[in-house]
Amino acid sequence: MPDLADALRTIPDFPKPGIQFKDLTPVLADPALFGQLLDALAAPWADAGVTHVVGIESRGYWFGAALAERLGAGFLPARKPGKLPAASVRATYALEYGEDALELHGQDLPDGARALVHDDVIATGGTAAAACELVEKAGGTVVGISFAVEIAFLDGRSKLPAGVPVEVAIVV
Ligand SMILES: O=P(O)(O)OC[C@H]1O[C@H](OP(=O)(O)OP(=O)(O)O)[C@H](O)[C@@H]1O
Ligand SMILES: Nc1ncnc2[nH]cnc12
Repeated sequence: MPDLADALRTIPDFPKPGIQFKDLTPVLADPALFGQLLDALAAPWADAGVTHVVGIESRGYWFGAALAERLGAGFLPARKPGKLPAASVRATYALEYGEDALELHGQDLPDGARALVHDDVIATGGTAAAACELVEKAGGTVVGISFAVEIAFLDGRSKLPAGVPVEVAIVV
């Protein structure tokens, strides 16, 4: 079976000097690897009662919407500022290489929603922490956080809400 970790491509000095960029596009491009990664992402949450997956713009959409479908859950996009058309909740955060904000259509997260936050990569953890804040602001509960790749030395987990389960398919 092709190996997921081997398919991950590392691009040095992208998008800035000193960043080792973890590129998942080879996984997306290969149907067997794509399915293998979705299996790995979905398995830990099969019995978690997830009602909605919140995927983070933009690479969190690559696997997030498909993951939602596999879990029988809805999908909500957390978008960069000014992209969502309806009333939104907002959270700001710092990146490994910059600063940004995320917004969410809070009205689409019903009372009692059990949200799984998903992104492709956790680096410093600020992006995913902001997405968790969005879910809480919208009145939902974060029941888990899911990543395709964790860059372990950056210790992004320390920024995530305490006590919320985190599952990762590939740790580098
Ligand atoms: O853990 P952090 O240090 O917060 O970084 C992780 C985030 O950085 C990347 O997104 P980016 O902002 O580059 O946007 P993109 O998905 O549109 O490429 C990645 O897709 C995560 O969302
Ligand atoms: N090193 C990295 N590779 C891919 N995505 C990232 N997002 C933040 N840091 C990253």
